[in-house]
Amino acid sequence: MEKQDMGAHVMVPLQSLSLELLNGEIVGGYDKDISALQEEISALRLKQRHLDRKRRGALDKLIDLKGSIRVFCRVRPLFQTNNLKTKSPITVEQEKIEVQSVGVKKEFSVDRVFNQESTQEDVFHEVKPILRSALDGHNVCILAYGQTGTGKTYTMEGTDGKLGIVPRAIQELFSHASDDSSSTYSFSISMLEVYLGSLRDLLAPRQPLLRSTECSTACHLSILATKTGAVEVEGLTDVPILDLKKANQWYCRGRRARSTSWTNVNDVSSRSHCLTRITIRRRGATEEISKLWLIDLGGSERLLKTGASGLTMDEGKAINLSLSALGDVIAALRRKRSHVPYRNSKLTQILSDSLGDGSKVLMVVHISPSEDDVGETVCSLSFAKRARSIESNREIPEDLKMLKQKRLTELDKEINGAEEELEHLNEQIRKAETSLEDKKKKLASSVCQALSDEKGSPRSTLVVGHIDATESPQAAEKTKNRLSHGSVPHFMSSTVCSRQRHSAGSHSVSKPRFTQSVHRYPAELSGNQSFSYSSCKNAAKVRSVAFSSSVPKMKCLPVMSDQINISNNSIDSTAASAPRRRESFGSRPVQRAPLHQHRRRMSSLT
Ligand SMILES: Nc1ncnc2c1ncn2[C@@H]1O[C@H](COP(=O)(O)OP(=O)(O)OP(=O)(O)O)[C@@H](O)[C@H]1O
Repeated sequence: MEKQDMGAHVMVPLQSLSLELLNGEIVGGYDKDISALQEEISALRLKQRHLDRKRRGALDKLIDLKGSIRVFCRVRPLFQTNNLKTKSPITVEQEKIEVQSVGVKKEFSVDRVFNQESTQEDVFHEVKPILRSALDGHNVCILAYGQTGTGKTYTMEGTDGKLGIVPRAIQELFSHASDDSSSTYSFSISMLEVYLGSLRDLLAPRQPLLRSTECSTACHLSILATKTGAVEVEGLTDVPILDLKKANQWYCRGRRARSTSWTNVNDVSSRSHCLTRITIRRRGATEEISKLWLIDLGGSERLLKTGASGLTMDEGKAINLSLSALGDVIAALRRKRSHVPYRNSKLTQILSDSLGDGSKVLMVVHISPSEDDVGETVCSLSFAKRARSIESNREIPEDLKMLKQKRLTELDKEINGAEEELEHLNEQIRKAETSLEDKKKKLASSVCQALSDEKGSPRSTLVVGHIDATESPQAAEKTKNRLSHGSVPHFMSSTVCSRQRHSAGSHSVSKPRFTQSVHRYPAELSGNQSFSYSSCKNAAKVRSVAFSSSVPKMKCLPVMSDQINISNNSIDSTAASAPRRRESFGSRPVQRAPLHQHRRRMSSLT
């Protein structure tokens, strides 16, 4: 290990600091309070982790029971341009749609139907649980499928004041990240479109010299699969998003870059599949990375009906081909087939690690209520049926269905209970952390105050305990035991001389600990928890004690916010990165080890 050169500074955890004046008064004796609070916070955090595991387990079971591929159906309101005289061929129930087509009644089951009156909030309410899965580390795909002009973009993007799933999901991710004190999250965004069978990076830096019909290199991205089965799009722009505002700005930029054109059916018809990927990195007890895909698929359409020709016709064909490949993949997954035909389209290749095992898929199939679109409606609902054909409720006997419903309710309760408890715990942790911070500040300022009051009065002793927040619980426990038994390593024990002086002074603290003398210079409070004595010239007589003699040379190291940097003539809790003059504390041989090594050695003693 590289030898560390030691200057004249020592770092001491702020919470372990108290000052013994020679009149016996102990200033800043918050040590016990502080360690009690730290213990309380660790216990709460342990409970928080346990509850979070319980909640995640219940959510996984719930989603598996409901089906890891879920299909919703949303019916678009009728337009003025639709034939309003004829009766709509569609009737809907909570989980069922009936379509009257050429005199035949067809029935389709889905997991949830949103009728013409359903709002964006209603839809998002049902989407929310799957977002929790993404935050818990699962890859998640939310896809909007349907005929051109039935509201896919409306559902995913929304309009001003009627935000769709994507902006709401982004908002939800940030809101959850700020509420969850058990983990830290970071997010990044990528957007691409699958256009005419190739991939376009929608967030790539703009290339002003290119005309809109020309493609930059960002148009020819290739898909890579790693050994672990993860899929990456080579060269795809991935932008870290630090806050909601930035996230929305990037999302709007990607939306604007999307290819749209006019068709007979929709003035601004999307001519591609638009994929938004949010990468979620969650750091808690372990680190988890997951992908949330939010996909606005191109419109499924009969090419003649859309009046397509030339390029628009090619776009339509490409969209239909990849939708059919997507249908095949979902059907194979549903049937648990050993071969899943991911390679049949770019769309399914990109999604191959987010549609299969361990992933959650939600497809919102959009339909029109108009008689004119009944043929398309039947096609879209047949696609939905194929996607959920195996696990649909209709194939489950009535008694099993009831059992399933009962279990779902139980799991729902379990999740809600765990979430309520977690909220309560988070609040308790926040309070405990605030009071810990207060105590640390009080300790710092009372020590500082006492030192400044003591100017010119008899010498005082700065007492430093070794309960360090950065130590492992086991090490902290060992340290605590050692402190309570008054045992310190040999190299830190007091000298005969210092013991004599100590007993000659007033009462010592009840459990004598690691003791450091401080030059009593006039104090200057230089910030919240920062006080510096460096500028004081009139040093009082230095009281020699064990610490000073056993740590003769210390180097100034960067200081954490809850540490005080003690030098032979300074105490400073601010980050001190500038090298300071090296000074010797005493006559003992130089011990070249930084304080954290001393601490480790101390804490390893039983
Ligand atoms: N539920 C709804 N409530 C109100 N307006 C809607 C709804 N669904 C769709 N619309 C409106 O219908 C029009 C077409 O919708 P949208 O562009 O979202 O369709 P699309 O399925 O994305 O079409 P394409 O596949 O051609 O891109 C838009 O003006 C949209 O605002």
